Amino acid sequence: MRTIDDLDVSGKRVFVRADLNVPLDGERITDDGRIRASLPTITTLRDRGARVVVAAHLGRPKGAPDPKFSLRPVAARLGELLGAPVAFASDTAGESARAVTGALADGEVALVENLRFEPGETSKDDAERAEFADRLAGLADLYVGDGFGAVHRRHASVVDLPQRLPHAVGGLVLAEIEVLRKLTGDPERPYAVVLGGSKVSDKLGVIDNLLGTADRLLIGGGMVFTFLKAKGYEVGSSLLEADQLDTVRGYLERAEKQGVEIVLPVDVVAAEAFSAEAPHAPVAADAIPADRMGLDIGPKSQELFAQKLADAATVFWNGPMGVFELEPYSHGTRELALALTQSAAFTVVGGGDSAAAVRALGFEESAFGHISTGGGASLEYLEGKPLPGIEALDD
Ligand SMILES: Nc1ncnc2c1ncn2[C@@H]1O[C@H](COP(=O)(O)OP(=O)(O)OP(=O)(O)O)[C@@H](O)[C@H]1O
Ligand SMILES: O=C(O)[C@H](O)COP(=O)(O)O
Repeated sequence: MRTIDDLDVSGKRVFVRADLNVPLDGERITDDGRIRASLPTITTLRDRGARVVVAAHLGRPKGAPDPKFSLRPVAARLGELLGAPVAFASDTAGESARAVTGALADGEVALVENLRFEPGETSKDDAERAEFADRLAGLADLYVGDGFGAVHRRHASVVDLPQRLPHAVGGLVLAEIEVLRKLTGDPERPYAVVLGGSKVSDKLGVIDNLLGTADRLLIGGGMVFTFLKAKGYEVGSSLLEADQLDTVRGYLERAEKQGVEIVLPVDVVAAEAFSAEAPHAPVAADAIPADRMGLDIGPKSQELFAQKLADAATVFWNGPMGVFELEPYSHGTRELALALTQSAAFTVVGGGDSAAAVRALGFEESAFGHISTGGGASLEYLEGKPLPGIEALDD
């Protein structure tokens, strides 16, 4: 793969596909980790006289502009961190984007609006993606793939655009792969993987492969309830992927046959509603009341998980153990992070919210082996799957 060093960028418009999918509270960025992680590539390009056109997605808007998911606050934060103005285009590849990117001088930076405001970005239809990629290609002369958190997505800006422009891999993607490579092949054992979060349907599939590599799988967060239901327990109004129950039963059987330990919570914090103020209490995992939803792993599970991680030599963790953004449901995630900082294992935390949680709960980044910007992307890398956004950069 070509790197930025192999490109002659001076005076050229360079399209940087970054992952700036940061958590927001209204217009306030609650964690800017992914913006910071994108700075080295942007700075290198600026220093070398490039006109930098940054593009990224935010959240999951439905292929049309939605002010809730505007990247405008990200442009402001990026400018602060760079110490230089960042011009913001109010569309992604339309009139504003053409004007703003066309007006860039050498060393200047622009950010275009959320890629997912255009239906072509995430379309499964090749022609629709191609049409959008053609318009994006009109904004730049060169392409740099640096959005590690999105390299597992077969999206127009990730896969189709680099086919249209001379391209290179960015430093963030290279750095992430270098660390994650240590977890593929033959990681030091016992190797434990902790899965949580809310993108359950996205991430259940990775378990198939993890059963062949990990010694222990700890399940927390929104993942839990599909497992509990598959074991025959009721889960109230908790997050559930009802159409995945058979798949999960299959995982439980295979895990037993293959000697992989699947560790499920023995208790969960069950609340009357998705709110910090709602009445809530720990209940046994097999006794979740019908009118309650599980929003965190309970105190006994926190102890159990810490115990199961104590002797691990390698740990990969993706997905918060609970709705950590609300204090009453943050304890599971905090205790898990604490257990990792106290273990002698090589620890990797991956994912936008997982990394944000660790920082929000006051842990030092240096207490972990590596904090990756990619959640789903890291998991798919660990599965050994070819990642579309990396293949697209490989000539
Ligand atoms: N029991 C639960 N019910 C509902 N949501 C939950 C539960 N537990 C955790 N979550 C939510 O999961 C979200 C994070 O999940 P997600 O899978 O996106 O993780 P991530 O680390 O951001 O990974 P990625 O980078 O792949 O997005 C958090 O916003 C948290 O509130
Ligand atoms: O948060 C992430 O994992 C990446 O930004 C990818 O987002 P997505 O899961 O919405 O594609």
